[in-house]
Amino acid sequence: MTPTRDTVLAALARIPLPGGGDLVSRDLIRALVVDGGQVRFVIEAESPDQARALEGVQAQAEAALRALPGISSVQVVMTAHGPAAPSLKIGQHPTAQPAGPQPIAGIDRIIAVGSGKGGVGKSTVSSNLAVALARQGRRVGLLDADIYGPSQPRMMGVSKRPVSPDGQTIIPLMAHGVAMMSIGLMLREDEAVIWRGPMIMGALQQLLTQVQWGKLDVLIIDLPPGTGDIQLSLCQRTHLTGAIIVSTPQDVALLDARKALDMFQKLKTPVLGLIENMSSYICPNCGHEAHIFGHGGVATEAAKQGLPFLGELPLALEVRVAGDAGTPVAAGEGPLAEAYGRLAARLVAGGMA
Ligand SMILES: Nc1ncnc2c1ncn2[C@@H]1O[C@H](COP(=O)(O)OP(=O)(O)OP(=O)(O)O)[C@@H](O)[C@H]1O
Repeated sequence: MTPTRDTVLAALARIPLPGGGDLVSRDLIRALVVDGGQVRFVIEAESPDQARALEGVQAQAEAALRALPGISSVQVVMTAHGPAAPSLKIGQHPTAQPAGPQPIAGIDRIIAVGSGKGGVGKSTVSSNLAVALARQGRRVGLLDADIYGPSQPRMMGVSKRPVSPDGQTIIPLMAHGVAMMSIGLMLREDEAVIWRGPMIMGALQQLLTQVQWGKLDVLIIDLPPGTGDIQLSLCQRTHLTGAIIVSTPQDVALLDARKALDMFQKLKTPVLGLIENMSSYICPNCGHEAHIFGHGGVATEAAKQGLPFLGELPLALEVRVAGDAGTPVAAGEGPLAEAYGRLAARLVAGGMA
């Protein structure tokens, strides 16, 4: 029998704490991941003293979980608030790495989602695609690499600073079945804007290699718009399965999308295909379909470039509202969730995710 989050939490709730309550009722469990038979989580004590007092509880928790049917490994890490808590500073110059794009241990595929210009819905597509893939049973990670305008914490509904159990690695947050990490969660608001190339490359390297992603079928990377340091550094140093380019149908967006295409081609990163976002608009009142930014431009461009056209996603108020509320529309039901479901199924069928 495969354990679930609920069976794990129920087992943890049976262990009494010194001073009353249990790990669950006193809200000390963080970053719980139940992945097949593997369980890992962090006990976040309120102080170093409490952490010491809870050492026995940590051992009991491990033993209780190992005794559950279907559990093959249990990893529990204790952290404490206060001066003794380790923290990981993001933002450093890159460390030496073998030449050429490197794979990341445990991650089978890495897909970068890019766009030529901002505001075409690249972050929206990344979060919804990640959620749709997770709903199809894939083990999915989402890395928000948009250093200057990280939007995944809002779109995925997470804002907590991720825990570093040892000062060396970070545990990603879980949202809607997706392991997610954003540079925005690790930085003060004013921090990144003054960084130059090497610091940005170092931060990206840390997010790729110091986050405990675990085993993933696919990691989706939400890139910043355009063709800058992050794109360059990612394509040169990380072995990517490929890139997906999001564009709206109008000519000006396509013009920029062509620049992104050109960059990926020059960097020898395979382009897996193009997606048309904000393709058509169905009036919620009368059902009339309008093409506010035109329609079909991206499919035509894909054909011209000899690249796959992966699909079109409508312009819909619910998409924006859901993104602002922290629950991507792909997590729900209805035609919009189905459109993302089809896109995810297509990537899975093609071996891309
Ligand atoms: N299909 C859609 N229907 C309605 N609103 C959408 C759609 N796609 C994106 N949006 C909205 O458009 C705005 C911009 O989207 P998003 O942040 O995903 O774009 P982006 O390309 O990642 O931009 P940037 O790179 O500048 O962050 C957001 O408010 C988002 O909710």
